[in-house]
Amino acid sequence: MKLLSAEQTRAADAYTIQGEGISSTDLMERAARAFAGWFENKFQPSEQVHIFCGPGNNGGDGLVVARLLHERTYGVQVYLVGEQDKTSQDFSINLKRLPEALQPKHIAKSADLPALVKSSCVIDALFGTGLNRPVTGIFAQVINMMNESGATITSLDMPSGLYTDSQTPEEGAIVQANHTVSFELPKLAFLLPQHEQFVGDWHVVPIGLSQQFISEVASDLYFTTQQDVHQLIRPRKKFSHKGLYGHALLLCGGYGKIGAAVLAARACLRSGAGLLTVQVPQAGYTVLQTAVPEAMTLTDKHRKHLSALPSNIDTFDVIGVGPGLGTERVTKTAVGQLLATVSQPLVIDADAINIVASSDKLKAQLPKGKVIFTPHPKEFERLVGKVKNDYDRLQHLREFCTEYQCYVTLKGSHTAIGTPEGKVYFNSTGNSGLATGGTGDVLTGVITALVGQQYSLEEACLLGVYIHGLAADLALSTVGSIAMTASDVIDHLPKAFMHLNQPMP
Ligand SMILES: NC(=O)C1=CN([C@@H]2O[C@H](COP(=O)(O)OP(=O)(O)OC[C@H]3O[C@@H](n4cnc5c(N)ncnc54)[C@H](O)[C@@H]3O)[C@@H](O)[C@H]2O)[C@@H](O)CC1
Ligand SMILES: Nc1ncnc2c1ncn2[C@@H]1O[C@H](COP(=O)(O)OP(=O)(O)O)[C@@H](O)[C@H]1O
Ligand SMILES: [K+]
Repeated sequence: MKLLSAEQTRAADAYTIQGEGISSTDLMERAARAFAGWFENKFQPSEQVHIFCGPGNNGGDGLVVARLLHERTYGVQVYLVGEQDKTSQDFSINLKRLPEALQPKHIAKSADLPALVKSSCVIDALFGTGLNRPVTGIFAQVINMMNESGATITSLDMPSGLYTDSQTPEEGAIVQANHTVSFELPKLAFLLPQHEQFVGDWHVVPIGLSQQFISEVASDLYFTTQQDVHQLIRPRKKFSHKGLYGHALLLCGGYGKIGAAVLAARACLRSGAGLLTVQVPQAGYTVLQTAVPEAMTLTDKHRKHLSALPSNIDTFDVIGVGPGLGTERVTKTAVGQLLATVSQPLVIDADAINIVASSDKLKAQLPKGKVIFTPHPKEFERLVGKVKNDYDRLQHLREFCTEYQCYVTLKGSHTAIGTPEGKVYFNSTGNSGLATGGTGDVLTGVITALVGQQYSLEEACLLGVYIHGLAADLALSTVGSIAMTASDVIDHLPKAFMHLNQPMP
């Protein structure tokens, strides 16, 4: 699905209102109803709910939510924050519709601030997508008071004070929500690690925004859903044979890190590779043959490190390189040779990324349209230089992918996949159980297998990252997030593929 900017969200709003011939208050009612539906499932009517409303339509939504929750027997206290002379039209209409029993309190100065306690239940409806400057003054005081109270805060559409799609200036106060309930589509800000403390758990509720508008609007930001990847996966044909599913080569493992090769190899085989050859240094031969009997093993002439490419390198359909490799001089030379000579697609991870990053000459040799890099944020910085914040990182991602005409899966909680056209796809699966050594090696194996099966490089990134996260999500119910290991992720790849191979409900 696409991600829209604040401006595009406003346009989607206007298009829907016009297309359906409804009023903007009708859409506000719909949005508030969707929010209240979520809220009712989460919080008991015995709660006293404190709703803080700003002057715009976000505050307007808050007023409608107040009315709806009052009808549903919640105790509600409404606070109108700031001067009341510049409120939006829909805010004013809904203020008039507020039942008499709900006498709002005004907060214009510090003396008006209420005393919230830890057990308070708060709805933050100060600002949404219309925020156009950092929050200061009385609004900031309200936000600081909410944050310091320790109350359970649910933000309506956006945590107030947080910019929807650009870096929030440092001087602005921002609500630290426990939950953020947003409309129709997730917002870019929700997907960035630097915003975790503000956004909390986020949820999206549908409000019937025009699907036509959303499908036609130009956006190069996407959020990968199960439906998106379900369309990509290709079931096997009855008369197919192993030759049709690619012969993958993995150049992985060094002394003390042969396990990385084992993990990548097992993941590659569990992701449908027709044939797999793994080249390891001599020290890894017995390990590989024992741990992964399905893989063919080539041994490097070096005892501890990769030092040369296999002589039959042309026979492979895809080459995955990097996990556990080390950055010895001999290995650097071999990676240089790989970039300069091979014509197959390459999946470049870990130390192979570090080697490429260390040399502008190697970067210049990257074959166009043939490379997938799978860096974690540190490795990415080695490639592009220090980044200032998560938006800057995204900008670098786009620029690197377009300059080198490559794909990058920038790993993290919502792994961001950059393409040579400058598109970015955020992944929706995975959990903190993946924050453990070796899970990146698994991802290299998965993506290498998919490229070998003739998925396009973009498809292999989208599908591979999604499946890898889904396997971890499925592993949660048996091993939980604390005990999860990279091997658990491999063990759940079969379930993940089966899950995706089923018809969508
Ligand atoms: N398309 C959608 O998704 C829908 C959005 N709706 C709601 O409408 C909201 C957007 O409403 P608006 O465009 O009125 O914007 P907001 O209500 O987010 O804020 C705009 C108001 O706040 C003022 N303001 C902005 N930054 C400020 C600051 N730092 N300090 C003090 N005042 C500031 C502006 O001058 C304006 O009066 C959404 O977040 C959502 O809650 C719904 O009502 C309907 C459907
Ligand atoms: N908190 C998290 N939530 C979801 N996924 C995570 C989280 N932390 C790490 N991951 C995923 O785990 C993998 C870690 O890869 P990497 O850092 O290369 O590990 P290693 O090099 O040890 O194999 C990536 O796919 C990343 O997206
Ligand atoms: K809000």
